[in-house]
Amino acid sequence: MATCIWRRLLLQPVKCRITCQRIESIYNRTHGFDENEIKEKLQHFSGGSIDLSKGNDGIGVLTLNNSVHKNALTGTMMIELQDRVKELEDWTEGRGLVVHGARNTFCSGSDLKAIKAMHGSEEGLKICMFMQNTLTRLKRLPLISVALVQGKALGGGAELSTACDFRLMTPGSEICFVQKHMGLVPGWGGGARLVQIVGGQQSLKLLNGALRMDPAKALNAGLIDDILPSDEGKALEEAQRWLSQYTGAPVEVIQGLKKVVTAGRELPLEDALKSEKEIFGTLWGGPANLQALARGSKHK
Ligand SMILES: CCCC(=O)SCCNC(=O)CCNC(=O)[C@H](O)C(C)(C)COP(=O)(O)OP(=O)(O)OC[C@H]1O[C@@H](n2cnc3c(N)ncnc32)[C@H](O)[C@@H]1OP(=O)(O)O
Repeated sequence: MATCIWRRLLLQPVKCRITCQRIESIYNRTHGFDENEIKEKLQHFSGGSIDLSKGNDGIGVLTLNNSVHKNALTGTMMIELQDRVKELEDWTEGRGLVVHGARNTFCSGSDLKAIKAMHGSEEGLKICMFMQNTLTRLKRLPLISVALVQGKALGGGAELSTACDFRLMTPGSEICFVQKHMGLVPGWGGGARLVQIVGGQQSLKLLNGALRMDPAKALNAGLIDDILPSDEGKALEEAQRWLSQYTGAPVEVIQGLKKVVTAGRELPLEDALKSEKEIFGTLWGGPANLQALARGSKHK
């Protein structure tokens, strides 16, 4: 009985988060995690930017911009990434998002300068918590996200790609979890997400072998969803076109569908079912539903 009450209490915030779109972080002060303290440290590792453009069509483009360092994530970029994700959480018109890197490459992971400077200190663990918070919120956004991998996605860059709903690669690109070569394991939640995407067996191969996944291998392993024809210039346009097959419906329907999937991904079955019912209730008899009924559409 007591276990049951605890279970309900523990699950309540997660369910509410998914249904009501109120996003909470995995780690907070109750876990001894002081976000402001780590942000202050991250400020010392500056450079690059994370840019967001939000289209009138409800499709956003998030660009990692640190091309001189192959779009490595500096401390200030980590902070900006969190700010942009918060902005996207508040974007009521958002249906889709393409995450990509500037200048034909995705992301070479964490800034090695920062890793070296914080080597051996507790700060590495705090960055891990900060990035898990941000990437979990990215994955839970009530819109359909796709990582466009051009060039390399290495280490933390490969982990970032798993925080999107879909992954696309262009010819000549590569995804590689190089963490083992750094004497590490994934720390930004990429290990757990990888298992959800490709399963345990494939994850062991990808992580323990630090396999270099070219587009064909990645598609075969189920790591990515498609290979785009262009490697430069046109790839972003192609990714947006690819995404449009999953974003073409009234915004409340697209967001509702994503929330149903997030609940299914994250909650035990009974709680996911209850969450689905609540989301269904927000659409039943709503404008999109009434218009569809008035059209009398057939699904031949
Ligand atoms: C939990 C987080 C785990 C992590 O993310 S650990 C980091 C994992 N990533 C890495 O180890 C990437 C190391 N870099 C590389 O392997 C290569 O630079 C890479 C990405 C294959 C590109 O090779 P090339 O095309 O030959 O270019 P390059 O080596 O001359 O690099 C151009 C400039 O970019 C720099 N760079 C690349 N990756 C970086 C990084 N992660 N942090 C900081 N700087 C980085 C590189 O040092 C070089 O700068 P510079 O021209 O020498 O000043």
